Amino acid sequence: MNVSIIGGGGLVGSCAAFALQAGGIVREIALVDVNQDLVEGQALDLLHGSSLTADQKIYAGGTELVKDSDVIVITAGLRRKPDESRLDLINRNVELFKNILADVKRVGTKPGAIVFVVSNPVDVLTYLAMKELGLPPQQVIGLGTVLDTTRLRSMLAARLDVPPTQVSTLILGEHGDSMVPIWSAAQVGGLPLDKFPGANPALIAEVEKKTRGSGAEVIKKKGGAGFAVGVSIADVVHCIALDQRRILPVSSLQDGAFGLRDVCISVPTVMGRSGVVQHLEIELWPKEQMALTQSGKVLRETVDKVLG
Ligand SMILES: NC(=O)C1=CN([C@@H]2O[C@H](COP(=O)(O)OP(=O)(O)OC[C@H]3O[C@@H](n4cnc5c(N)ncnc54)[C@H](O)[C@@H]3O)[C@@H](O)[C@H]2O)C=CC1
Ligand SMILES: CC(=O)C(=O)O
Repeated sequence: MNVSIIGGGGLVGSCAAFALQAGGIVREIALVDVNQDLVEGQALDLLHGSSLTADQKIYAGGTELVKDSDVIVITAGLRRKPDESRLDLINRNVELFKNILADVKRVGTKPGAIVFVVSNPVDVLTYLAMKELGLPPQQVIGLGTVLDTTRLRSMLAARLDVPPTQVSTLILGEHGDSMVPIWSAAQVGGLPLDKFPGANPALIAEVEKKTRGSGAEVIKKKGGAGFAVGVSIADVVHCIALDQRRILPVSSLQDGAFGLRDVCISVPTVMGRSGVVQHLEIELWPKEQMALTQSGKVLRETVDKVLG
């Protein structure tokens, strides 16, 4: 499995590369960035530790590297400011992103390669990538609400004082202001969250609020998210590499699940070596379904406004 990261010199790209190196599953990690010195420095820094990790090849170079990749991760782009929504970024990131897609198209991709968008606003840019690259929709995904979901699980675990891997909660919808926590399906160690000792509506509301604001909080305090998004990206890449068929809330083109159509948004998605294997639909609480419908509408309207 050969993975390239466009934007690999930046915070998100380099943290993803480090998580992939530590994971030891992928064989080659190629970093691509317009900032040559920075990306060469990141690749060197990773390479220097490689005798202590796994037998991987790690290197930097230009966009031509993506033609040999099984997964092309795109993290290139501008960061939002703390007071800016992810959708506000669209005006600043669309042109830059279109140029990257044109470069990828010019170089060409391997048959079956997966394009994995992380740059924000991720759902809109995933849709743009799917349209511009002309790849089958199952091969184009976005990180979607994978990061929001791990933030929610991790912070809930800390508040309940339980191991984070025992918390099973999910966020669907937009990676943005209209994200939808699915409390109807929340469990801790297989037990319903609402019956779990210590869990109560006030605590749940507090963790939800913190999760919604956590991207902005991290940007304010350290400039941008790195570690959590890095491990989130690696988790999705590993699921693809090992054809694990795990259910992940990645963003992808919808064709009817939860009533969502012609929009890239997060729903429970079975992911494997070929990309999206299946979207799974479950019955939600009516208020969750309404919020998910609204989230799809927000994204559809943005796509119409920006892409025409
Ligand atoms: N989907 C998600 O959950 C998350 C998405 N993000 C998004 O990821 C993106 C990157 O964030 P950071 O890494 O913090 O920013 P950064 O500024 O640290 O890195 C961006 C990198 O992209 C490079 N770049 C710019 N134009 C390029 C081009 N045409 N080709 C190749 N490389 C290019 C820059 O040189 C820079 O190294 C932002 O859009 C941010 O909003 C960040 C965190 C979470
Ligand atoms: C930047 C961003 O999207 C986040 O940290 O959630």
